[in-house]
Amino acid sequence: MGGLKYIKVTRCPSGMSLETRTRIKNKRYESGVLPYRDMGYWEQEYKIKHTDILALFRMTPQPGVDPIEAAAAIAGESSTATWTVVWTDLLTAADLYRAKAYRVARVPSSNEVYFAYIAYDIDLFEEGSLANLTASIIGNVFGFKAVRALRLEDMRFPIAYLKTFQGPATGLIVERERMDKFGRPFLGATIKPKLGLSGKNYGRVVFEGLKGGLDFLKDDENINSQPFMRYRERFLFSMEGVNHASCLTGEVKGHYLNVTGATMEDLYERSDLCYQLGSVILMIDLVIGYTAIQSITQWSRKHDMLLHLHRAGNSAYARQKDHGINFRVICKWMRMAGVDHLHAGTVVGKLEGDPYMVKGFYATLLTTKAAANIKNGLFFPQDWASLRRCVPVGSGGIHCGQMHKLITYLGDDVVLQFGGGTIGHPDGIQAGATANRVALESMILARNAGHPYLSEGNSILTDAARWCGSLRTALDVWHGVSFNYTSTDTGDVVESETPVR
Ligand SMILES: O=C(O)[C@H](O)COP(=O)(O)O
Ligand SMILES: [Mg+2]
Repeated sequence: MGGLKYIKVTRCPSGMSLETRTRIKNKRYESGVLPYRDMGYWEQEYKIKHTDILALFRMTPQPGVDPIEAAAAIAGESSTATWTVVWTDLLTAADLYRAKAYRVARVPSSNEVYFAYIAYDIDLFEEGSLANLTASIIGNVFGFKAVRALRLEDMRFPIAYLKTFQGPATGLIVERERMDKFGRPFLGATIKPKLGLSGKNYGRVVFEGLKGGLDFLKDDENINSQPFMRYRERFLFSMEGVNHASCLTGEVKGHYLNVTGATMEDLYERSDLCYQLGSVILMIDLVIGYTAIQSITQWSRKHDMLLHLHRAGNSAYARQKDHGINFRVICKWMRMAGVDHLHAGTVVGKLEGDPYMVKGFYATLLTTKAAANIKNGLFFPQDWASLRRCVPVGSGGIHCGQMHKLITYLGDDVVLQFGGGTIGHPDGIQAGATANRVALESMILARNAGHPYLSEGNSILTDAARWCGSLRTALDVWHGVSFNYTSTDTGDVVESETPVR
């Protein structure tokens, strides 16, 4: 990617003169319809306050709609405005509460898509509530007729606001201490088939995977309490597998028990059983919604349990470039909500994941202070205000033959999860788990000894396989498997600055 330049967004050169501003101020409270920009939702000279919440939208105005008016409309509809001037504005601190679009820039290589930067006063939002934040930021505004498509690309949260969220209760460092795993990625596997196993057979998969060398086994995102295996059976047999494998290996092990259910009462009942059975970790799916997630993060903190979040559902709105919510924003919200694990991409596996974008997601979950980095999609710097680090999870179509690439792209602070890549091993589940553990430890050993492990990855694995039949078989079966497709969600590359006008 060397030599390519990334967008440096500039302030729009047009804006309100003092004279226009005074005229608007006088006109502002006349009854009737005014363009949003004239209602005060566009303020080119706006001085960002360190307590402001900032949002960056990628917007496609309808043909003929002025991009600045569209940006002002987004600011208006996501804060205080409606389509006409209302006299009750006079009864509020409207100047303060109006969100301000302060910058609009054309997206590189497009004549119709723009970035709109908007600042929101902190008092527009209830403390510690994602439901309240999101009802504004991704609310009605996404259905606004004047805008053909809209995507929330990034947000910056001030320390004052972040301090009203709990963040991960356990976080990376304490998870390593509790699990007693250091200096390497955690290793896990998703049980397959996703649906249909009995409790007893399910528990056997948990046992074999953990006994073979994994740290975690995991429920899949769509297993809850179906007729073929109610949740109690799954939890009981899974925990039997965990305890048995821990005794035999002398290692701390876990299985993410998915407590997702139809109601909060179900979630609490299932979480209570996890706790009573002595599980170190439980799991929820993103589809349960922000309020339910925040409730379970509080429950997990109270019960000293790790909380794993599967991002099931995110690609329905996060993947397409022009409309929806960028996954980096979901990463921010979930770190604030306080989950300890979040699926964040593998680069090489079967699911969407441009390397630069995935790097940005991992940085969002793991840094204490992130600098802006357009290449990785981080439009704003973000100080995380001591919120603990959320462990990214790399899962979806990965196998041990990719170990050198996984470590290169994802680093050490990650859970690497191989579902098919454990349970599909021709010699069985234990053999699949052992192959992954040996591949991982050989690669870390080679890296720590100073070998260029990315370029020598295949030979490092082949050497290790001389002493490990399980790894040899796994490499023979999967070495040719790769998922090389063009990414949908990529960064914005430009040759030069592109101000609006
Ligand atoms: O939930 C997941 O991450 C996937 O189901 C993982 O399964 P795979 O490793 O077999 O792709
Ligand atoms: Mg899955």
